[in-house]
Amino acid sequence: MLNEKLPVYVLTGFLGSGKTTALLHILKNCKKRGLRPGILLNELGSVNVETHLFENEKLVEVLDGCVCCTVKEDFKKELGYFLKSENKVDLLFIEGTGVADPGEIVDAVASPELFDYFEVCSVISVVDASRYLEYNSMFSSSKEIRKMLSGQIENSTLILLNKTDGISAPKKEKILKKLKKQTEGRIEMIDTQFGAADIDLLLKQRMEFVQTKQYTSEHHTVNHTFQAVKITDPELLNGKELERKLSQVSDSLIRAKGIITIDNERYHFQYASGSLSLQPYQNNVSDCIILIGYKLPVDQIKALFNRSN
Ligand SMILES: Nc1nc2c(ncn2[C@@H]2O[C@H](COP(=O)(O)OP(=O)(O)OP(=O)(O)O)[C@@H](O)[C@H]2O)c(=O)[nH]1
Repeated sequence: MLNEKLPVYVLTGFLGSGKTTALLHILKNCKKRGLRPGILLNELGSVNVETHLFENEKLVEVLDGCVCCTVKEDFKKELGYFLKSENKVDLLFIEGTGVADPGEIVDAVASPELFDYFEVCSVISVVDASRYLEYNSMFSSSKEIRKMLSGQIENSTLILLNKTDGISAPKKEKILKKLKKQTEGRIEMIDTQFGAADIDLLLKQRMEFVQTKQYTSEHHTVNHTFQAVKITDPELLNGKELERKLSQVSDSLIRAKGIITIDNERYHFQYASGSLSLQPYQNNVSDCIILIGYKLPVDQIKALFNRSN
């Protein structure tokens, strides 16, 4: 199943940082390699004024809200477009709005309904070098905007320090130092002008969706620091047991969700910011547990959630 998943790349970054410019560069280079790209564009407004830039592309637009929050369900539905045989693409690029939290986009792609069909390979964060320091001081008093800006950087797997054409070398060094500190040196950074980075670096797989099934003897070698791990047909657990098990991997766990059955009743569970909530569930997705995190201990997770008999 893993090989059949559609590779997904998420482009994130603040308003005007150069996401569309970087995407156009990527599309041009994908085509040179004979790859068929798909594009999902998200816009806050009800009209996208940039659609013309993507003429003749397999394009889906999600308008009037952010896929990371208000139009998350529309987004999941629209992704279905790329699963139809007539719309087949080799890889998919999702450009979030300038205020989107990419962690939430990854989270939506890693939902129980979509996990088997899509795999986020990388979250590319485009940072506007010409405005980075100014934005940090301009928004220093707004906790909400600061959180959004840091989420766009810290929830990425590759940073493009873009618009470096307009800044001095010492300013660029200062920004790189700050970004390195902010990301604890764990995210690769490339400095770019008009998003023109090496295509191999842009398409490198930096995140992995791992699937683990009970009774499997297959061993996954996990090379990627960010992963989503899906446990199909997990051990039967009640809410308290689930919470206890999740807390055992809380150091590396950012998010968990899934479908579980307790006393013959089915529930959709959500685990975020360390707390668990359960909602009755009536659709037909099979029981599963999905964990998203940083350097997840996959073997420990398998031992915790797979059925032992
Ligand atoms: N000088 C300079 N301008 C750039 C660079 N990259 C992009 N731009 C320009 O910056 C403007 C905004 O670029 P976009 O690619 O539309 O930015 P975006 O992040 O998609 O914008 P939103 O979707 O509105 O958030 C455009 O006029 C680009 O031509 C760069 O490296 N240097």
